[in-house]
Parts: sequence; C-alpha cells; structure tokens
Amino acid sequence: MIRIEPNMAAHHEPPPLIFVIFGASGDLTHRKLLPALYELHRKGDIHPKTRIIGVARKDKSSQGFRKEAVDGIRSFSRHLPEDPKDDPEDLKAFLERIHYFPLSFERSDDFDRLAEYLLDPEILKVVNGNILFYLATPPAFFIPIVEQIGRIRPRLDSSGRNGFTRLVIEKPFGHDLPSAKALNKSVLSVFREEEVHRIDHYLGKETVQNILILRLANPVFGALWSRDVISCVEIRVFETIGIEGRGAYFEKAGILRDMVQNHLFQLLTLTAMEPPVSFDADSIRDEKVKVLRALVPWKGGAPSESILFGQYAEGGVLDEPVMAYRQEKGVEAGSVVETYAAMKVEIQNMRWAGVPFHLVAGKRMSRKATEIVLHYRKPPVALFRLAGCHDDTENVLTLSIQPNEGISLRFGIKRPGSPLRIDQADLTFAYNQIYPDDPPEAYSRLIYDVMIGDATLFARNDEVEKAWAFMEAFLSLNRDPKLYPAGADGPQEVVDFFSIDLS
Ligand SMILES: NC(=O)C1=CN([C@@H]2O[C@H](COP(=O)(O)OP(=O)(O)OC[C@H]3O[C@@H](n4cnc5c(N)ncnc54)[C@H](OP(=O)(O)O)[C@@H]3O)[C@@H](O)[C@H]2O)C=CC1
Ligand SMILES: O=C1O[C@H](COP(=O)(O)O)[C@@H](O)[C@H](O)[C@H]1O
Repeated sequence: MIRIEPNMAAHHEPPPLIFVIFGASGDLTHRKLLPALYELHRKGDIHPKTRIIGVARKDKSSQGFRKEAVDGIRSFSRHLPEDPKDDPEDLKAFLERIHYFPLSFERSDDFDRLAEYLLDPEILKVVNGNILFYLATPPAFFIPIVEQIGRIRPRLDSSGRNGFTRLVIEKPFGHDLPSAKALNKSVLSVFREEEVHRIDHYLGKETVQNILILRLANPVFGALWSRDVISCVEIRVFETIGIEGRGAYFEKAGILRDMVQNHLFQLLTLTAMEPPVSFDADSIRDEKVKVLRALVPWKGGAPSESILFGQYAEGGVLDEPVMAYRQEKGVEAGSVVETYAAMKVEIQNMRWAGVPFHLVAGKRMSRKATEIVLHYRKPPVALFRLAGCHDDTENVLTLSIQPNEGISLRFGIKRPGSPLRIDQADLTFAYNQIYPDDPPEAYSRLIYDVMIGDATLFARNDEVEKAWAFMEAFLSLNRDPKLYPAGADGPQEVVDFFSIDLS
C-alpha cells in the first residue's frame, strides 16, 4: 500500500520583487521562463506585487511584449487552451504584471535609464526594494551585463532600499576552466555568492531530487550504496532529438560541454556524494564538490583511454528519417564535433574506489531515456550454479528520471516446481501511478527557489570550476568521433569500451 502523507515541509511565501529578465524576447524566455512564471502565478506562488520586466534590444511596447508572452505560454505550457476565447481569468492578472524595457547590452546609458526606471517609487518601493536579475542572454553578454549591473548597483543600493539583489545565470557557465573562472570572478565582484543562482535545469526535475530522498530517507537503500555491494554505476542521458537548429552553437560546444560537464555531472555528484551534515544548500554542495575533487579517469589512467566520442550519421529515429550531423545547418561538412560521449570514471574515495562509473550522453539515440543504473555484485559463492542450476541473477537498481519517472529493482526468484530454476523479476514503482498529475516544470521549481532565496538546487562557483577542471584534459583531446547511424544507441565500439568485468 502506498501512503501519501500530508506535505509537512514548510511552504515559504515568496516576497514581492522586480523580476528583470535580460534576453526577454529569446527562446529560453518564451519556451521556459514565461510559462514557468505563469504556472507560479496560477498556483499563487508568486507575490501579488511582483512585477516582471522584460529587457531586450528591439523596441516594442509592453502590450506587444505581452502578446508575444501569451503566444509563448500557449505553445509551450499545458496551462493555456488552444482557443484564446477559453483563456482563464487569471491570465489577465498575470499579463498586468509584465512590462517591457528596450535596452542594448552594449550601451551604458541604457543601463542608466534602467536604474532610473527601477528607482521610480512606483516600482522598487512597492516590492520592498527586492530585485532579481535573470540573464537569459547569449553567454557572450554575461560579463558585460554583470559589469553594467555592477556600475549601477551603488546607485540602486544608495537609494535607501533595504531589499535583496539576486542574480540568476543560465548555463553555460564558461566554455572551459579559464572562462569559467573569469565569469565567476566577474560575477563575484558585483554579487556575493549567496546572491547568485546558477541554473542547471536537471536539478529542478522531481526525480533528480528524488535521488537524495531514495538514498537518505530509506536506510534499506542507503546501506546498499557503496563499493562493498555495487560493481558498476551507469548514468545515461539518451535523447532522440538532434541539435534542433543550433548548429553554430553545437559546433563550439559538442556534447561534452552541452550535457556532460553540467547535467551528467549533477546526476553523478548526487548519486555519489556522502550524506550531508544537514539538508541545506551549502552542506549539500560541499559534498558534491568533494565528489568532483575525487574524480579521476578510470583507474587514474590517461583521459584518452577513458572516453569514446561518437557522431550521428544519417539514419532513422522513431521511424522518421534523419540527416547526419554533418548535414545540419551551421555544421562544417567535415566536422569532428561529438554528438555522443561515453566516459569511464572513478571516484577515488573510501566509498567508491574501484567502482567504474559509466557516463553516456548521446543525441539521436533510439529512445529518450535518462537513467541511473546501479549494478550490484554477485554473491561470493555461486551456490546455485554449483548445484547445477542456471543462475543469471544480477541485482540492478534503476532510477528512471525521464521520460517515465520511476524506480525498479531487479532480483532473482525461484520458478515454481522442479527442477530448480531461477528467473528474474522486477519490483517497480512508477510515479504516474500514484501522482497522475504532470510533475511541476523544472523551471517553476527553480524560479520559486530563487524567489525564496534557497540555493540548494543551484550550482556553486567552486562546483562549476571543479567540473571544468576535470573536463579540461578531455576537452583538449583529438575527437576523431566514431560514426553511428541516427537511431542506434551510439557507435558499436562502445560494447568493447565498456566491457569491464562487472563481477
Ligand atoms: N533556449 C534554451 O532552451 C536554453 C537556453 N539556455 C541558455 O539561455 C541563454 C539564452 O538562450 P536563448 O534564449 O536560446 O537565446 P536567444 O538567442 O534566443 O535570445 C537572445 C536574447 O538576447 C537579446 N539580445 C541579444 N543581443 C542583444 C543586445 N546586444 N542587446 C540587448 N538584447 C540583446 C535578444 O533580444 P532581441 O530579440 O531584441 O534582439 C533576445 O531577447 C543562453 O545562455 C543559453 O545557453 C539554457 C538552457 C536551454
Ligand atoms: O541543456 C540542455 O538540455 C537539453 C536536454 O534537456 P532535457 O530536459 O530534455 O533532458 C538538451 O537537448 C540540450 O542540447 C542542452 O543544451
């Protein structure tokens, strides 16, 4: 029987604030931020006085911006009906919160105008002086915008306001270690670390958060979470989509920067970290950083031996023909940029030494699947085999993060009758059987946390730098990716690459 307990965790009322979105006409704002803000508005998880100021280059009215916002919410959120005639009442109140402010990131005088606008008593005072700056812009603008905020901040701060100032940054947090350090340096010259929220949307996913609940609220699993019993951990993020028209971006990023350095490392650190001393942002992030400090290529060997690069060729995904990566718009005809990477790493600490962690990320795979799979060791004596009974039992714990959120545990059972036979069975738990409503969007959860000032689900500066520091040796490798047809689960070489003795 499944017991659903009343939610005892404290629910914080977000304070009123001015939510300034730089890059307000961009793809991220339309697909994710405005739909998430509308979801929060509907749930009453945004203060009635909170005002959203969209900032971007093109000149347009607030009315024009509101119209674009509704189009975005209608297309990308499940909360608006297809027919505008059926729009709910609360949409009007939401739109009244939204305003547009044209500004060029390259013009200092535009930022002076922004400061003046914010200092208007009708604006900042109404929200007790609280400001949240959200950088939803191409990364090249992160430092210039932070510098401009640094320039106007003394003016905002000397206005007698008592409110907070927070900064949200979107990935990528740099493209290598030096650029990540430069970004952190710039940000921390204007903001204190506790004012900064670096978004990795994987941390907003419900089942990613469930990794810690599974481990730390359930001694039965917590006790079975180390090299003593685990032989191998697989973390895989398979996507069926390709690069979605982002050829120019992907040519510079590749899957290592796009997925592994951030999302897969978040899954890795949450899976491998020690229990924190308390459930607060810094205690959790301290433990995640320790995992990254102990991370080495498999057996401490050469990075080139611990990675396999792949790139999708022409093929078919979900019964649709798909072009090769090299044929995508914005991609060089002879590009060697990887759309797939398989890595073998080790965490050289007391809990994990000697356990291979297999990390795999790939575009244009046969299916969408984000999973963490823990393989358990076999018994020290193969009792049933010695008795002549076929026994393939392997205990496997699978945490499915998407698309079907759930947990399953595989174990061996006796087949009824004789002779003695052992079959495999799964104990499974599927989220949607118990919670039929769709889970909240990752961005809603993360934006709510920024508004209440909880940084637990955000990356800290040292965490980002440690992840890049580990990645450096891999980024400089000659790629020479193995080709795989779109729709296959990576290059065939991966079978040999991962053929480590799991017993
Ligand atoms: N898109 C996505 O799904 C995801 C994006 N991200 C990250 O989010 C960030 C934003 O990405 P995305 O929304 O795709 O970017 P877009 O290129 O779609 O948006 C760019 C925005 O910046 C504005 N802008 C560009 N140059 C200037 C300028 N000189 N002065 C003023 N405004 C300017 C544009 O305004 P205008 O239209 O007026 O020119 C537009 O609003 C990036 O860091 C990206 O890596 C992270 C995860 C997912
Ligand atoms: O950050 C990114 O993530 C998406 C995958 O996100 P998901 O929530 O659908 O798993 C990826 O497609 C994109 O390339 C990358 O920039």
